[in-house]
Amino acid sequence: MIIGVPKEIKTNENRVALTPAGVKEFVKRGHTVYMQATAGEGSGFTDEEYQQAGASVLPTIEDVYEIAEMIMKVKEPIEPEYKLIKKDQLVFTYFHFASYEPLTKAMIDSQSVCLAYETVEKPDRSLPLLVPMSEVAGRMSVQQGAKYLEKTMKGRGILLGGVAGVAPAKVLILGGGVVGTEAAKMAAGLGADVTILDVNLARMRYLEDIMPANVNTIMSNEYNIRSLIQQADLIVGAVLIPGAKAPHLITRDMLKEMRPGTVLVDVAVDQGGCIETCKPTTHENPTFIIDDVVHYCVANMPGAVPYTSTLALTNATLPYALQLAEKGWKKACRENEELKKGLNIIQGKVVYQAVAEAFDLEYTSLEEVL
Ligand SMILES: NC(=O)C1=CN([C@@H]2O[C@H](COP(=O)(O)OP(=O)(O)OC[C@H]3O[C@@H](n4cnc5c(N)ncnc54)[C@H](O)[C@@H]3O)[C@@H](O)[C@H]2O)C=CC1
Ligand SMILES: CC(=O)C(=O)O
Ligand SMILES: [Mg+2]
Repeated sequence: MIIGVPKEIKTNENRVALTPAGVKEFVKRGHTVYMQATAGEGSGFTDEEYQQAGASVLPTIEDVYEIAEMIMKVKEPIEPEYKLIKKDQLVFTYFHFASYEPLTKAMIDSQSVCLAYETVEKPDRSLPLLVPMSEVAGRMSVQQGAKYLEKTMKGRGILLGGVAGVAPAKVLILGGGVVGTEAAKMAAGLGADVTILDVNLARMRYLEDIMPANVNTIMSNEYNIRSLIQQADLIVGAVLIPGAKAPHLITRDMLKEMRPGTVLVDVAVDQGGCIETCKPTTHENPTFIIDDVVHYCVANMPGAVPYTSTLALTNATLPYALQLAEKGWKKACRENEELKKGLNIIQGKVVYQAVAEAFDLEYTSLEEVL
């Protein structure tokens, strides 16, 4: 198969979908890899390293899209990329369709095959291609939260861990999955008073067992959320209903019940956000303020630490990508239930129920297409 890896064009997105080690694995199996020039630069990989591993380097993004049967990317395609995607081309990347209708419509129109990292799913319902980036974003959410709690950053001016004789900050985490767990570990390690809200009792039992004493779990419902936000210093949004738009657990009117300088880090922003007032922001301009509450809503948080994130992401994606290259998307998805769940749009048909529901589009069952 011919694999193409374009350079990411989202602002401050420095990850790349393939490392030189990954190129070598494709080439060893007889596939051809085209890298866009400088695609790996932000993650510390030079064009020469890719060439030594067996890739060819093409000068422009147009060249890469033109030649490739499978495009491997990191972030969802953005507007200038829509027109580059070709009929029948396989695009393997994050899409987060349910949060953005124009992208969904553009990919339907492109007649391409869209296999979304974030909905590839294991039998235990875990999401192997989302997990590594959720680990990064969860850990980063507390780093960023601590920074924006500083007075000069418009936060309350509270130190997460407090000091002797002074109480630590209160950190509230909505959703105790991968992002929530990693955020809790970091916040707890810094000495904060941490509460995780979830709706899954089995998950909360597990968290109670493994977390240190300064982390507690509470059932997620409107009553508890309204009460806890009044005392919270940092709130991390980390809920997910796979493939679907995130539920708004914190609504506009609730901001008035928070203290001035409270910081909200809505990691779930890539699925539309679980805080109603969150709108996607960028690393260049990560925050905005509503009702004296600081909102941090960067939709590609791992992009800021590409040395870690590119390796973590490609460790997880490569085995799946190799199967796609070996067998073609149809056979690979027929034979691998995990990959099959990643199919969202196939040649104009929406085959992922939650995406069809998000925009009232016709849903086609996978069985009809595969
Ligand atoms: N902004 C960014 O750069 C990044 C964003 N993400 C996003 O973070 C979000 C969370 O991802 P993961 O932690 O991997 O998901 P996950 O599936 O591991 O965890 C989600 C948790 O939310 C819980 N939940 C569902 N409904 C809830 C409710 N009403 N109240 C409280 N909890 C509820 C679930 O029970 C589950 O434990 C996703 O939208 C993901 O795409 C992930 C990586 C990077
Ligand atoms: C998951 C995601 O959206 C990211 O890593 O940017
Ligand atoms: Mg406890």
